[in-house]
Amino acid sequence: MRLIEADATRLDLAGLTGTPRQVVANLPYNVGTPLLVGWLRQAALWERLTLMFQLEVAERICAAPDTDAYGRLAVLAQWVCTTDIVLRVPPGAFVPPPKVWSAVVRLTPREKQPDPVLFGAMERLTAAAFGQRRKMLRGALAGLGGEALLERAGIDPRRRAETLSVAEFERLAGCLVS
Ligand SMILES: C[S@@+](CC[C@H](N)C(=O)[O-])C[C@H]1O[C@@H](n2cnc3c(N)ncnc32)[C@H](O)[C@@H]1O
Repeated sequence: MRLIEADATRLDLAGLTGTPRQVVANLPYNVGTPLLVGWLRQAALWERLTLMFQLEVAERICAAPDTDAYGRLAVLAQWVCTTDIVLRVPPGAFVPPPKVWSAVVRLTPREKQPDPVLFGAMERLTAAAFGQRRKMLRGALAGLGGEALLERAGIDPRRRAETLSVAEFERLAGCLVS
């Protein structure tokens, strides 16, 4: 075992070891989401990520469309990985007990991964779409092509972000880069 004292947000984690690589971590809650998004950007590098988050974040990662928890994190994570909550952990499991429940999420990268340009397009798309999630997509995506983009992807411009499946977001991201 090698102990590395470093800031995880600045560390080249994949550079530390060869394949197959797994990340197993009880993440600090304040940087859990940015760390996960960074690892999803290079999902092909990992065999699996097994990560503990606060339960609310775990539910957002694994959420289905048409639910309050469904958003940018669900689309990004489920686009490049299969995701499952494998364990819910009560506050009393820790000393001192935190105020919230925690959960372990297993993310298994899919065989086919998007290139960095497409991933970047998806990040911009989901940030805009869910940044104004109560708005119709033609308004929320106005800065990215709005109605014309949605029509090219065959998506009704009056729909709202939370009604779109991951596959529909993938179609939109493809139109954004083409
Ligand atoms: C939820 S605790 C988990 C601690 C330990 N791994 C365990 O499971 O008991 C998260 C740990 O990450 C550390 N931490 C916070 N921000 C960090 C960062 N940017 N880079 C590396 N470690 C960080 C915290 O100090 C804390 O010890």
